[in-house]
Amino acid sequence: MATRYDIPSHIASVTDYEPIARERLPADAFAYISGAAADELTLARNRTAFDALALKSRVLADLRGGGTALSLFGCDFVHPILVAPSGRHRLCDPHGELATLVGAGGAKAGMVVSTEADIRLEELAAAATAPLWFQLYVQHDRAYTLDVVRRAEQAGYRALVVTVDAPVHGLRNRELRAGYRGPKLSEFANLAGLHTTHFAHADLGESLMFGGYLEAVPVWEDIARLRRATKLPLILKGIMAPEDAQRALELGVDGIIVSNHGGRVLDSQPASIEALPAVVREVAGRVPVLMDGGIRRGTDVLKALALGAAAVLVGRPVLYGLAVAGPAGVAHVLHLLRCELEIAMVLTGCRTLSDIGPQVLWQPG
Ligand SMILES: Cc1cc2nc3c(=O)[nH]c(=O)nc-3n(C[C@H](O)[C@H](O)[C@H](O)COP(=O)(O)O)c2cc1C
Ligand SMILES: CCCCCCC(=O)C(=O)O
Repeated sequence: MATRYDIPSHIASVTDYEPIARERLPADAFAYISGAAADELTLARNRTAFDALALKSRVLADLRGGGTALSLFGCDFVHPILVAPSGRHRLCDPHGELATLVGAGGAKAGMVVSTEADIRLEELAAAATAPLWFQLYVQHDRAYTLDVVRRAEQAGYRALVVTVDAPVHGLRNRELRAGYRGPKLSEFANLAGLHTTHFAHADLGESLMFGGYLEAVPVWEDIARLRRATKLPLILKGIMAPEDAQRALELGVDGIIVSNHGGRVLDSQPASIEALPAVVREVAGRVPVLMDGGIRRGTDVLKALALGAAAVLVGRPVLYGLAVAGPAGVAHVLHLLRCELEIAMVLTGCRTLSDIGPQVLWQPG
């Protein structure tokens, strides 16, 4: 008899999970997870940009003794594929992020826990078997925000990932059409007791953004303050412009994640993989640059590493795996990506991650 956590036997690749998740999840929850901002141009472009990159196969290389291990911000990983931060895992599994954690641990993948997780960050840290990083949304109440940072430090999180690309919620048209309603901020497990004062709301004839809401959204000074406030490695997530990468480095950040938030905030941005090379050039090896957005194949991981990413994060596929088969689904998604990456490395003549460079990309002519 099939159980809730059985992996459907016909699943051959990560993308096979999505249609099954669509069948199993309520329509509004699926819209929240799968959807993006406005016309979802960036969501689509995150995929088409990967597809447009071709690989150059190499033959007969002796690759014995190779592997995919790496070290990042003091954490050792056996492969460069991490779980991206995302909120509300209980929509997919009754055990929420605890189930994701078990799956990530099984696949020996690092995981970034979202501020908007359904389980308290302390409970997750206590259950972790692999390094955990904490994703921070700077709240309007800065003292409360600092308290969350202290909790993450005390719980043993190994890095702080500050998401900087969402000072305001994206225009989630698909969510609206499906009738999705998220919880209030203070209803999230990690934000209990938070008082929110500024909502993005405008009566007819009033300004939405310029009538008070911006008084409390994070600015560069907040990053400077966080830098002074914590000894944890500080990583900014959501950088697309080289100018912003430069500013982040001046403030002493330890890492950058090139990301357009899976197309969920500002529509009409380029794909993350398109933005990656210029950021990597600007950073010039001073700190690790990671990326996310559109990773669905091991070949995508290889392409991202070829363009200078140290590691990648995966968002929606992990949630689809969780919705379909709980921890086993999460582990399977991550395992498939890792296996596909290893096969792609062998076929492009790369023994270790440091062998992966622009030479694996097909250059016309
Ligand atoms: C349902 C969902 C919730 C998300 N929640 C967060 C979040 O709480 N914090 C954050 O920094 N990014 C969040 N993201 C963005 C992801 O971290 C990541 O940038 C994006 O999903 C990568 O694109 P992909 O889904 O194509 O892999 C969320 C993404 C999804 C799909
Ligand atoms: C104003 C910040 C909204 C972020 C919402 C959570 C998230 O990151 C996502 O759904 O994506």
